[in-house]
Amino acid sequence: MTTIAAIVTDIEGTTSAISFVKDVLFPYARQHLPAFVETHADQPEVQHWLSEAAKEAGYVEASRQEVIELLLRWIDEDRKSTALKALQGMIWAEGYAAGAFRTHIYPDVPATLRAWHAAGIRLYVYSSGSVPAQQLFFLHSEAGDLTPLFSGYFDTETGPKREPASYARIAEAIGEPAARILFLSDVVEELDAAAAAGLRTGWLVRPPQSPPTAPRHPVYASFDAIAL
Ligand SMILES: CSCCC(=O)C(=O)COP(=O)(O)O
Ligand SMILES: [Mg+2]
Repeated sequence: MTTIAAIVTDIEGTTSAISFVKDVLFPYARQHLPAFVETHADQPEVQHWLSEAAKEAGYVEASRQEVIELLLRWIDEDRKSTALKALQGMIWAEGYAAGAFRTHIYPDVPATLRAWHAAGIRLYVYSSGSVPAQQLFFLHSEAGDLTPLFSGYFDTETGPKREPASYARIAEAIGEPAARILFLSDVVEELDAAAAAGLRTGWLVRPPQSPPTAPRHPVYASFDAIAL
Protein backbone atom coordinates (compact mmCIF):
# COMPACT_ATOMS: atom_id res chain seq x y z
CA MET A 1 0.00 0.00 0.00
CA THR A 2 1.19 3.57 -0.75
CA THR A 3 2.90 5.30 2.18
CA ILE A 4 0.94 8.14 3.74
CA ALA A 5 2.86 11.44 3.48
CA ALA A 6 0.18 13.76 4.82
CA ILE A 7 -3.00 13.60 6.87
CA VAL A 8 -5.80 16.15 6.57
CA THR A 9 -8.34 16.20 9.38
CA ASP A 10 -11.79 17.67 9.84
CA ILE A 11 -12.56 19.18 13.28
CA GLU A 12 -16.22 18.89 14.32
CA GLY A 13 -17.07 15.24 15.00
CA THR A 14 -13.52 14.12 14.12
CA THR A 15 -10.94 15.68 16.46
CA SER A 16 -13.59 17.21 18.69
CA ALA A 17 -17.15 16.65 19.86
CA ILE A 18 -20.00 17.99 17.76
CA SER A 19 -21.65 19.02 21.04
CA PHE A 20 -18.75 21.39 21.87
CA VAL A 21 -19.19 23.23 18.56
CA LYS A 22 -23.01 23.24 18.72
CA ASP A 23 -23.46 23.90 22.46
CA VAL A 24 -20.50 26.18 23.22
CA LEU A 25 -19.03 27.83 20.11
CA PHE A 26 -22.19 28.51 18.11
CA PRO A 27 -24.20 29.89 21.07
CA TYR A 28 -21.24 32.14 22.02
CA ALA A 29 -21.12 33.54 18.48
CA ARG A 30 -24.93 33.94 18.44
CA GLN A 31 -24.95 35.82 21.74
CA HIS A 32 -22.09 38.18 20.85
CA LEU A 33 -22.70 38.74 17.13
CA PRO A 34 -25.05 41.76 17.33
CA ALA A 35 -22.73 43.74 19.64
CA PHE A 36 -19.66 42.60 17.68
CA VAL A 37 -21.11 43.90 14.41
CA GLU A 38 -22.20 47.18 15.99
CA THR A 39 -18.79 47.84 17.56
CA HIS A 40 -16.55 46.60 14.72
CA ALA A 41 -18.52 47.63 11.62
CA ASP A 42 -15.93 50.29 10.79
CA GLN A 43 -13.15 47.69 10.40
CA PRO A 44 -12.48 46.91 6.71
CA GLU A 45 -12.31 43.13 7.28
CA VAL A 46 -15.65 43.11 9.12
CA GLN A 47 -17.19 45.37 6.47
CA HIS A 48 -15.93 43.01 3.76
CA TRP A 49 -17.52 39.90 5.31
CA LEU A 50 -20.78 41.70 6.12
CA SER A 51 -21.10 42.73 2.49
CA GLU A 52 -20.11 39.22 1.29
CA ALA A 53 -22.90 37.76 3.50
CA ALA A 54 -25.43 40.26 2.08
CA LYS A 55 -24.28 39.39 -1.46
CA GLU A 56 -24.56 35.64 -0.76
CA ALA A 57 -28.15 36.21 0.45
CA GLY A 58 -28.95 38.13 -2.74
CA TYR A 59 -29.54 41.48 -0.99
CA VAL A 60 -29.06 44.47 -3.26
CA GLU A 61 -29.15 46.80 -0.28
CA ALA A 62 -29.43 45.73 3.34
CA SER A 63 -29.40 47.56 6.66
CA ARG A 64 -26.93 46.52 9.36
CA GLN A 65 -29.85 45.09 11.36
CA GLU A 66 -30.98 42.98 8.37
CA VAL A 67 -27.49 41.53 7.97
CA ILE A 68 -27.30 40.79 11.71
CA GLU A 69 -30.64 38.94 11.52
CA LEU A 70 -29.46 37.05 8.43
CA LEU A 71 -26.27 35.93 10.20
CA LEU A 72 -28.18 34.83 13.31
CA ARG A 73 -30.50 32.75 11.09
CA TRP A 74 -27.48 31.19 9.38
CA ILE A 75 -25.96 30.26 12.76
CA ASP A 76 -29.24 28.51 13.68
CA GLU A 77 -29.24 26.69 10.31
CA ASP A 78 -25.52 25.77 10.69
CA ARG A 79 -24.93 27.26 7.24
CA LYS A 80 -21.36 26.73 6.07
CA SER A 81 -21.06 30.26 4.66
CA THR A 82 -17.47 31.51 4.31
CA ALA A 83 -18.57 35.02 5.38
CA LEU A 84 -20.38 33.76 8.48
CA LYS A 85 -17.43 31.51 9.40
CA ALA A 86 -14.98 34.43 9.10
CA LEU A 87 -17.13 36.59 11.40
CA GLN A 88 -17.69 33.72 13.87
CA GLY A 89 -13.92 33.25 14.01
CA MET A 90 -13.41 36.91 14.97
CA ILE A 91 -16.06 36.64 17.71
CA TRP A 92 -14.52 33.43 19.08
CA ALA A 93 -11.12 35.18 19.15
CA GLU A 94 -12.58 37.58 21.70
CA GLY A 95 -14.00 34.60 23.65
CA TYR A 96 -10.61 32.88 23.80
CA ALA A 97 -8.94 36.15 24.84
CA ALA A 98 -11.50 36.53 27.64
CA GLY A 99 -10.91 32.91 28.75
CA ALA A 100 -14.59 32.07 28.08
CA PHE A 101 -13.78 28.51 26.92
CA ARG A 102 -11.09 26.06 25.84
CA THR A 103 -11.74 23.71 22.94
CA HIS A 104 -12.69 20.08 23.33
CA ILE A 105 -10.30 17.47 21.88
CA TYR A 106 -10.97 13.74 22.12
CA PRO A 107 -8.33 12.18 24.43
CA ASP A 108 -6.94 9.88 21.70
CA VAL A 109 -6.21 12.80 19.34
CA PRO A 110 -3.19 14.67 20.81
CA ALA A 111 -0.99 11.59 21.35
CA THR A 112 -1.81 10.18 17.90
CA LEU A 113 -1.15 13.51 16.19
CA ARG A 114 2.19 13.72 18.02
CA ALA A 115 3.12 10.18 16.95
CA TRP A 116 2.26 10.89 13.29
CA HIS A 117 4.17 14.21 13.42
CA ALA A 118 7.21 12.46 14.97
CA ALA A 119 7.04 9.87 12.16
CA GLY A 120 7.44 12.68 9.61
CA ILE A 121 3.83 12.73 8.41
CA ARG A 122 2.69 16.28 7.67
CA LEU A 123 -0.60 17.23 9.34
CA TYR A 124 -3.25 19.62 8.01
CA VAL A 125 -6.75 20.75 8.96
CA TYR A 126 -9.69 21.17 6.59
CA SER A 127 -12.77 22.61 8.27
CA SER A 128 -15.71 24.85 7.45
CA GLY A 129 -14.44 27.08 10.27
CA SER A 130 -12.18 29.88 8.97
CA VAL A 131 -8.40 29.34 9.02
CA PRO A 132 -7.93 31.87 11.89
CA ALA A 133 -10.73 30.07 13.81
CA GLN A 134 -9.00 26.71 13.25
CA GLN A 135 -5.66 28.08 14.47
CA LEU A 136 -7.28 29.46 17.65
CA PHE A 137 -9.17 26.18 18.12
CA PHE A 138 -5.94 24.16 18.30
CA LEU A 139 -4.03 26.89 20.18
CA HIS A 140 -6.59 26.94 23.02
CA SER A 141 -7.36 23.22 23.27
CA GLU A 142 -8.02 21.38 26.54
CA ALA A 143 -4.82 19.46 25.71
CA GLY A 144 -2.76 22.65 25.35
CA ASP A 145 -1.30 24.25 22.22
CA LEU A 146 -1.43 21.71 19.37
CA THR A 147 -0.62 24.20 16.58
CA PRO A 148 3.11 23.21 16.34
CA LEU A 149 1.90 19.84 15.01
CA PHE A 150 0.19 21.30 11.94
CA SER A 151 1.81 22.26 8.65
CA GLY A 152 -1.22 24.10 7.28
CA TYR A 153 -4.93 24.82 7.36
CA PHE A 154 -7.68 24.86 4.70
CA ASP A 155 -11.17 26.32 4.91
CA THR A 156 -14.05 26.87 2.48
CA GLU A 157 -12.02 29.51 0.64
CA THR A 158 -10.39 26.42 -0.92
CA GLY A 159 -13.88 25.15 -1.80
CA PRO A 160 -16.90 23.37 -0.27
CA LYS A 161 -16.15 20.22 1.70
CA ARG A 162 -18.49 18.03 -0.34
CA GLU A 163 -16.85 18.77 -3.73
CA PRO A 164 -13.98 16.63 -5.13
CA ALA A 165 -12.31 19.71 -6.67
CA SER A 166 -11.64 21.09 -3.16
CA TYR A 167 -9.60 17.97 -2.29
CA ALA A 168 -7.72 18.13 -5.59
CA ARG A 169 -6.76 21.73 -4.71
CA ILE A 170 -5.66 20.66 -1.22
CA ALA A 171 -3.49 17.85 -2.65
CA GLU A 172 -1.90 20.33 -5.04
CA ALA A 173 -1.25 22.82 -2.20
CA ILE A 174 0.28 20.07 -0.04
CA GLY A 175 2.42 18.99 -2.98
CA GLU A 176 1.84 15.25 -2.67
CA PRO A 177 -0.03 12.82 -4.92
CA ALA A 178 -3.63 12.44 -3.71
CA ALA A 179 -3.03 8.72 -3.04
CA ARG A 180 -0.44 9.63 -0.39
CA ILE A 181 -2.88 11.83 1.56
CA LEU A 182 -5.33 10.50 4.15
CA PHE A 183 -8.46 12.56 4.85
CA LEU A 184 -10.28 12.00 8.17
CA SER A 185 -13.88 13.06 8.73
CA ASP A 186 -17.15 12.06 10.38
CA VAL A 187 -19.22 13.12 7.34
CA VAL A 188 -19.58 10.49 4.62
CA GLU A 189 -20.32 13.05 1.86
CA GLU A 190 -16.97 14.75 2.61
CA LEU A 191 -15.21 11.37 2.47
CA ASP A 192 -16.94 10.53 -0.83
CA ALA A 193 -15.68 13.80 -2.30
CA ALA A 194 -12.13 13.20 -1.03
CA ALA A 195 -12.13 9.62 -2.39
CA ALA A 196 -13.40 10.88 -5.77
CA ALA A 197 -10.31 13.13 -5.89
CA GLY A 198 -8.10 10.09 -5.18
CA LEU A 199 -7.33 10.68 -1.48
CA ARG A 200 -7.38 7.84 1.05
CA THR A 201 -10.13 8.19 3.63
CA GLY A 202 -10.92 7.36 7.26
CA TRP A 203 -14.43 7.66 8.67
CA LEU A 204 -14.49 8.62 12.35
CA VAL A 205 -17.58 7.09 13.95
CA ARG A 206 -17.20 7.90 17.61
CA PRO A 207 -19.09 6.04 20.37
CA PRO A 208 -21.94 6.01 21.26
CA GLN A 209 -22.60 6.00 17.49
CA SER A 210 -22.54 2.48 16.05
CA PRO A 211 -20.44 1.69 12.98
CA PRO A 212 -22.46 1.60 9.74
CA THR A 213 -23.26 -1.90 8.45
CA ALA A 214 -21.85 -1.45 4.92
CA PRO A 215 -19.41 1.50 5.17
CA ARG A 216 -18.00 3.03 1.99
CA HIS A 217 -14.82 4.06 3.84
CA PRO A 218 -12.59 2.48 6.52
CA VAL A 219 -14.28 3.16 9.87
CA TYR A 220 -12.45 4.09 13.10
CA ALA A 221 -13.80 4.76 16.58
CA SER A 222 -10.72 6.83 17.52
CA PHE A 223 -7.48 8.20 16.07
CA ASP A 224 -5.36 5.58 17.85
CA ALA A 225 -7.26 2.84 15.97
CA ILE A 226 -5.97 4.17 12.63
CA ALA A 227 -3.22 1.90 11.26
CA LEU A 228 -1.23 3.63 8.50
C1 LIG B 1 -12.85 26.12 13.70
S1 LIG B 1 -13.91 25.31 14.76
C2 LIG B 1 -15.53 25.63 14.28
C3 LIG B 1 -15.99 24.67 13.29
C4 LIG B 1 -17.15 25.20 12.53
O1 LIG B 1 -17.44 26.38 12.53
C5 LIG B 1 -17.92 24.28 11.78
O2 LIG B 1 -18.85 24.67 11.10
C6 LIG B 1 -17.58 22.84 11.80
O3 LIG B 1 -17.10 22.49 10.61
P1 LIG B 1 -16.30 21.14 10.29
O4 LIG B 1 -16.03 21.32 8.84
O5 LIG B 1 -15.07 21.13 11.15
O6 LIG B 1 -17.20 19.99 10.54
MG1 LIG C 1 -17.11 17.12 10.81
